[in-house]
Amino acid sequence: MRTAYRVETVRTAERALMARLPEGTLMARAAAGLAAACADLLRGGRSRRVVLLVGSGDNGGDALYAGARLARRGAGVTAVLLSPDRAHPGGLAALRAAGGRVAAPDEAAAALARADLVVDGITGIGGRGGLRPEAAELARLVHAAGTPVVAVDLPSGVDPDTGEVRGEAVRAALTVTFGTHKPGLLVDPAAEHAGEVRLVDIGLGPELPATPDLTALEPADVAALLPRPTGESDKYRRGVIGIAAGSPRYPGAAVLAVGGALHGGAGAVRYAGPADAAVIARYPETLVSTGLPHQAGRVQAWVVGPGIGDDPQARERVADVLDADVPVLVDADGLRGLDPDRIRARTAPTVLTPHAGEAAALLGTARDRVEAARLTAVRELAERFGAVALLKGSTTLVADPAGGPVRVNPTGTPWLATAGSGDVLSGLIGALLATGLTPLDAASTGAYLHGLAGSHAPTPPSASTVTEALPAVWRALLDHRTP
Ligand SMILES: NC(=O)C1=CN([C@@H]2O[C@H](COP(=O)(O)OP(=O)(O)OC[C@H]3O[C@@H](n4cnc5c(N)ncnc54)[C@H](OP(=O)(O)O)[C@@H]3O)[C@@H](O)[C@H]2O)[C@@H](O)CC1
Ligand SMILES: Nc1ncnc2c1ncn2[C@@H]1O[C@H](COP(=O)(O)OP(=O)(O)O)[C@@H](O)[C@H]1O
Ligand SMILES: [K+]
Repeated sequence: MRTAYRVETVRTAERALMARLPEGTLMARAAAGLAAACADLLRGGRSRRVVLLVGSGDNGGDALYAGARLARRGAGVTAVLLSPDRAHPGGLAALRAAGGRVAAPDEAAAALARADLVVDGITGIGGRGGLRPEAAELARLVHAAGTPVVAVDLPSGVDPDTGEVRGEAVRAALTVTFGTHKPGLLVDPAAEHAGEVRLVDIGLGPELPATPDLTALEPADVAALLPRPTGESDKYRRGVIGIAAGSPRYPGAAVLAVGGALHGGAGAVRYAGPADAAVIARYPETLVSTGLPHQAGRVQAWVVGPGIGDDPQARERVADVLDADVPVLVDADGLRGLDPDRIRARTAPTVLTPHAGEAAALLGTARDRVEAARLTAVRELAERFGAVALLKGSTTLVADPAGGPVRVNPTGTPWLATAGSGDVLSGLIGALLATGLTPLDAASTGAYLHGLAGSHAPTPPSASTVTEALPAVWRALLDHRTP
């Protein structure tokens, strides 16, 4: 499991570690890792020009010490100091001793025009709010120059804890982060500014608490969670998932949700609703019925919502499913006007899977506010509804109403933004729920599989080809191969 910790926790852990080590040890470890990553990009670091953007904190100190190492390996290094009288004194002395140059911000444009690599040491975990005007101007210049950027610890201008970006922020090709990931490195919009993220071990691990703020499943975690039939299994013991999706107007949503459910490891899929003919035509293995969901027979979990529309019959189907004493996933049309008290009063767990627009409606806010502050939104949804909330989009997040770490999905591709792919996801997660996974595990495992299938389907993928890619993704994970 990949983990990320908030700034406050990182600072506490750093203090504890620093107290046991000679002064400067951590910065030396950080700078060594940073310099090695830069040297990789410079392919040896000889006769190459590097510009350091140096703020007045320790983030600038890391950049200066790394710059000194690169200068000693033959690179031409120029440090642009945002506050010349407050730059890290030890780092500055090291850079000068190694033959590095120093420049003021008004010389930055000329230096950047000749640079092969930029090292962004303006702010790290000490950065707060949007970049101040002078720093923002530097970030704009770097972006305009198009030179590859290595960010020190975090891209300057992003919020380390929430992933929010207010105004201008540095866009890095690579971020070299120290000790642990920070939530902002894994959550958009900040994650998009971070580029590839490389973690440098500075010995912080033993000082960090057992419970992180954010986690991301890795292939071995998912492989361990995937349900596997055993010799004792039969189709009912494996779990039966019920799908209440589709309408005369949107029969395809039913077909796609059933398709996702057939690839979620359950023993059988029941379908209840008016798209029975379309479902059976595409998936003859489905057990179909046309009445209300509770008349369809026993299931271990329900999915309700994709393509059901917004008429009284749709409301009746949602109410019927919410009365069931089994885990329920509510998606798409099922989320319209959902009453938090009704969800909180349920006797079994509920999973909500909104995209940003649906989440905004549920929270009574604007879509762009949800997209700007995804972590806050997903936590608020889980808390308000007493449900596991999965917020879809450029970063998919899953929050548990009991609190604890939010899970960020590490797989996926923007190609998944294609009509109906959310319907596949809801069926897939529903089936995983029916097999007995906890709602948090079912939602995060489903998102993981769905994201990988999106990347493996032929480009450009459609919701149907994402479904078809699921078996290969399962197989690879069960075989412990990197899919
Ligand atoms: N502690 C450790 O063990 C280790 C820490 N390490 C490194 O230290 C980093 C943390 O260093 P830090 O605490 O000095 O803060 P840092 O990120 O440099 O930022 C503070 C500076 O930024 C400025 N500033 C703030 N907001 C701003 C804005 N919006 N726009 C513009 N400027 C802004 C602020 O200005 P001031 O408010 O003081 O005027 C101040 O000068 C950490 O990320 C890692 O790289 C590693 O060496 C490993 C060991
Ligand atoms: N920019 C993006 N990057 C990665 N995945 C995305 C992006 N936009 C959407 N997705 C994913 O695509 C799927 C779309 O689901 P949804 O919005 O419900 O669409 P639909 O209702 O058409 O099925 C979700 O899994 C979502 O996480
Ligand atoms: K930085």
